[in-house]
Amino acid sequence: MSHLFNKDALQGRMLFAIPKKGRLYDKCVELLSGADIQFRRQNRLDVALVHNHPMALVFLPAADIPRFVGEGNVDLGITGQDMVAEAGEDVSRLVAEELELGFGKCSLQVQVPEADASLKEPKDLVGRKVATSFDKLAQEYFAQLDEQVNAANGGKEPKKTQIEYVGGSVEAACALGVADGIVDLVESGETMRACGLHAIGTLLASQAVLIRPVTPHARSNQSLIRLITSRIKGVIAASQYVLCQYNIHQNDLQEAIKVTPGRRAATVTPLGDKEWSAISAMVKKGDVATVMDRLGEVGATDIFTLALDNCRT
Ligand SMILES: Nc1ncnc2c1ncn2[C@@H]1O[C@H](COP(=O)(O)OP(=O)(O)OP(=O)(O)O)[C@@H](O)[C@H]1O
Ligand SMILES: O=P(O)(O)OC[C@H]1O[C@H](OP(=O)(O)OP(=O)(O)O)[C@H](O)[C@@H]1O
Ligand SMILES: [Mg+2]
Repeated sequence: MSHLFNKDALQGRMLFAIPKKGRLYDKCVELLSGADIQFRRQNRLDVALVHNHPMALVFLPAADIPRFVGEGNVDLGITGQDMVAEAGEDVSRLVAEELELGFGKCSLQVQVPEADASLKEPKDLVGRKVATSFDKLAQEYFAQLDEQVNAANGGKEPKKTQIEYVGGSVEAACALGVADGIVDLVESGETMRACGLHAIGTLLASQAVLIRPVTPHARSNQSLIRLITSRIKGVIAASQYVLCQYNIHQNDLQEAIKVTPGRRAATVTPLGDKEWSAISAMVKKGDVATVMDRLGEVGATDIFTLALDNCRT
């Protein structure tokens, strides 16, 4: 059997980079399954051949994926927008964001101990120590604050915030005396609160994204890249929308369609009773309850929604 790390095993295959572990991994595997990308990841192997397409999955640290995509080593990748930003301008200008995936949502925030009353806003950390895994973004952010604070001070005793890189468990840094504040990701806020920290500023909001090189590699199988991209878009749209159906009298049709305009347009089907039509339209999951309330108000009857398993838009 040829070894997967043998270059020949990957020859002619489209390469798709997936975070090898962590918060995004399970969601990515779910997405690949929804797009019918079939593979078996062998224990400890970071490459998996796809059985039903000339393609291979490469499992990489989320932080490395922007560079591999930007430099064209792989044709597609999934990572966080935070990772693309942290990779810096030299890399991010080579990376095109194809689609926001709607998971891995979090914000990169400045956090300080709640007990420290001297730290109320990010500027209060100027000249002090900040621990983070996002050292590039934190450097840029605090360099600007340093400048503002020093300018306001008339250039006397200029202060410089010290950014300390830590690889993980950043939230422990203040308690350990390593730093006065941290820059780290927050989703539910549970980690932050459990450590007696609170957020005093936000650097960016992030979610998982499908990315591709701005300039595709000459070897790339463009039609397969388009096919996979469109399948992933379908799975994501299906997870974000439901199909809403109802009956409506002709007199109320225009009002009802304003409530459910659909993605392109609502489907209007005549019923046996000529004064009535059946409508079906895609509705964002988060809007379903208010849309159904509004439809009731404009006279719709037999309103129901159907979950979408998969779709193409
Ligand atoms: N708590 C969270 N909620 C939502 N998304 C998150 C959260 N933490 C991280 N992410 C997203 O997932 C990406 C990868 O982070 P994650 O922590 O899973 O990877 P890692 O740090 O490489 O792995 P690990 O923490 O297991 O060492 C982040 O860049 C961010 O976009
Ligand atoms: O607001 P919350 O919902 O609590 O999520 C935020 C936490 O999630 C991430 O940590 P992760 O689990 O990846 O561990 P790590 O610190 O080892 O990266 C992040 O670094 C925070 O610590
Ligand atoms: Mg982590």
